[in-house]
Amino acid sequence: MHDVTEVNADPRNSVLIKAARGEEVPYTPVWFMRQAGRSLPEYRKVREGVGMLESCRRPDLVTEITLQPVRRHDVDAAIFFSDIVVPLAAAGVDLDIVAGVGPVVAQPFRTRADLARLPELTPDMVTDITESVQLITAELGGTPLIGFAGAPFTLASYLIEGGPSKNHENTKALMYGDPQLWKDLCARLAQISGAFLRVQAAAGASAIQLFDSWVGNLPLDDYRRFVQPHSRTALAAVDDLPGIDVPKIHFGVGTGELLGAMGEAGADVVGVDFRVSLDAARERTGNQYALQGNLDPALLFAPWEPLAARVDEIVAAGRRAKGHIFNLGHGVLPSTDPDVVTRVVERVHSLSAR
Ligand SMILES: Cc1c2[nH]c(c1CCC(=O)O)Cc1[nH]c(c(CCC(=O)O)c1C)Cc1[nH]c(c(CCC(=O)O)c1C)Cc1[nH]c(c(C)c1CCC(=O)O)C2
Repeated sequence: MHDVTEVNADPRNSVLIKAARGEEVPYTPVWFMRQAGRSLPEYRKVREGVGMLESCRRPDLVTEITLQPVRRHDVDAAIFFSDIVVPLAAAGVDLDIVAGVGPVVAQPFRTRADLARLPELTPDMVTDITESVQLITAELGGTPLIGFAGAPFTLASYLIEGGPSKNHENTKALMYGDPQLWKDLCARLAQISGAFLRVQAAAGASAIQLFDSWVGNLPLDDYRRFVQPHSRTALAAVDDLPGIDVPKIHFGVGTGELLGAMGEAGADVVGVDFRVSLDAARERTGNQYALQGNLDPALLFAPWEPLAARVDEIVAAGRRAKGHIFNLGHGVLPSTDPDVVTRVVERVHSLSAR
């Protein structure tokens, strides 16, 4: 269907980048959040004995792991192998990524004094990221690399809670209880997040995605007041790179009520989770953005017939949108059969985009 080995092809003219811009494409491009990682035996093999954070800072490993799902599944984009907390660690925050748990912060952030532990991120703190992106894009040829960062709210949640959280109670207590400290913390996080995106775009990433995974826990008014300005700053960080124009994807989980506001934060593509249909998402955002999504990752465990029917429905709904990038509604679950993922890619590619 498409040739990933085409060395001279320009990723800026790839099907995925065109779809992100709402341009005509021959078929619907597809990639998967968490396409790299534990669902792949080749990933588990190269990660043996190497900690998660360490693996994100070794350009040889980052390159290999980023390319693995592209080779195996023939997806239309690579996503940079890293984690949303990598720039925080690079800026000096004492944290770890614990297997089966997620990011854990040694000393949670709760007071104004804690801001001193969060310096701005400068490119010299992440020269390895520049190197990794350059190595990956040299290998990818015409296939685009998506760079990413965590959005200020989701990063703040990990810093304030000290780790993963169901209810985000400490985060909300700080947000509502000390709005000025919340604002100052998020302004710093927007700088860090934006700088991380900017480094990746400058080094050759063809698109970027801002993950605000947990912001669906806020009502719309509070999103607009406490979050949107900071996410806008992070997304805008890639706007003024000379000669570089990367489409911007903005995604969160359970964000059905926030989709319009997340688009307004400066996105070209709004990521939709599996709780809202693409038709509803298109209506809620006034068909102003390309959409990305939204197969339920759990459906990859269902028999092929209902799975294929749902894939077809999503591609059909995508045809009614300004543009569509097929993806899951959240990341690939670690116990997913990778052959099913490959089969979904083949199915999406077999259907025409219009
Ligand atoms: C919230 C969030 C995090 N990290 C990320 C998000 C936003 C996306 C989302 O909503 O899922 C983003 C992320 N993390 C990782 C990627 C890599 C690229 C890809 O999507 O293929 C991306 C895009 C690698 C990873 N990040 C992590 C792993 C698993 C670690 C391992 O393989 O040992 C991977 C491959 C660890 C991590 N890091 C985080 C979590 C929740 C976990 C999972 C904990 C676990 O279940 O073990 C924080």
